[in-house]
Amino acid sequence: MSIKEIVFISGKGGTGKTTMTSSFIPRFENLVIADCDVDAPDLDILLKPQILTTEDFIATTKAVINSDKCLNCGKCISFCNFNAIEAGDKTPIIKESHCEGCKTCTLVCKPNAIEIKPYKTGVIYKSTTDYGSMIHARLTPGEEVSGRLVSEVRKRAKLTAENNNNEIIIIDGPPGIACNVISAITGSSLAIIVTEPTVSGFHDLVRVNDTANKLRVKCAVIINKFGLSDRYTKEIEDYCERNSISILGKVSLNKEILRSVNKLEIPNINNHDMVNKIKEIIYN
Ligand SMILES: Nc1ncnc2c1ncn2[C@@H]1O[C@H](COP(=O)(O)OP(=O)(O)OP(=O)(O)O)[C@@H](O)[C@H]1O
Ligand code: SF4
Repeated sequence: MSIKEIVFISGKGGTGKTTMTSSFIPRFENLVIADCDVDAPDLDILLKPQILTTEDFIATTKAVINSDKCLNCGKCISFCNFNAIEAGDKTPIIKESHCEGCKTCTLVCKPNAIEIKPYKTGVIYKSTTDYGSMIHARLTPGEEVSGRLVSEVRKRAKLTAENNNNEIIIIDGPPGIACNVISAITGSSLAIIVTEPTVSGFHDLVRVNDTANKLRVKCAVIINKFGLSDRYTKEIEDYCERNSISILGKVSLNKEILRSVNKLEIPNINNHDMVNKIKEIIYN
């Protein structure tokens, strides 16, 4: 049987995507968990994983100046198209956030004082939890290549599932509709859009569903924080009906959920019907 990947996304941040993801994890068996919200991962706060391995994620290269060889002639400064090198007392200084690793500076440096070296942009963890193996990662603050890190997390989650004969991968996706979301949902069995009945919740539901449609990924919706607005609940319901999107269920805005999350515990949401609907979708 092929491995099914279920990814939770939201478009808008703060709709309760991670809270919902966590509440479904204990309802499935034989699973691997992947946290693809690598810019701001917080599923680990609720799952309390025990880290087994930590690995640097190298996605780019940067210039490094060898001070023993550098003559401080300044040629590299004027040739850098990205303004990534500025004058310094003993050698020029590479501004890592600007350097694209293009190698131009290495070509103009007579004493070969510049080397292009691999640069760490994040960390990937393999962990164990009460519910199964977990692959998670953390992007170095300020780095912009989270799509590749997301792909790496998914690749490793799939490999883990294949090695352990796991049937399901539950993915906490990133918010937004940028490349990291595309990396998180491409080729998945089902994208569950966790929305909320607000103007921005509805707006982003449409945007993220459009993105998933372009990638031919099937979507279903959970209306979280139900009770916030009748008007936007109706807008979401009408939109889902028009676009043949299954609404798995509604979860009310309630203090019990907030209390559990504040105690760093997975909230106990009555989502058994939703689980049955998910299984129906992914296995048919
Ligand atoms: N149904 C609910 N009732 C009350 N509070 C809720 C509910 N769902 C989520 N919350 C609270 O809303 C906040 C945001 O939830 P959560 O972190 O799951 O959102 P998110 O969509 O994953 O955010 P991000 O975009 O940052 O990843 C949390 O404090 C959570 O406890
Ligand atoms: S071109 Fe080479 S020698 Fe000249 S300043 Fe740059 S690194 Fe130093």
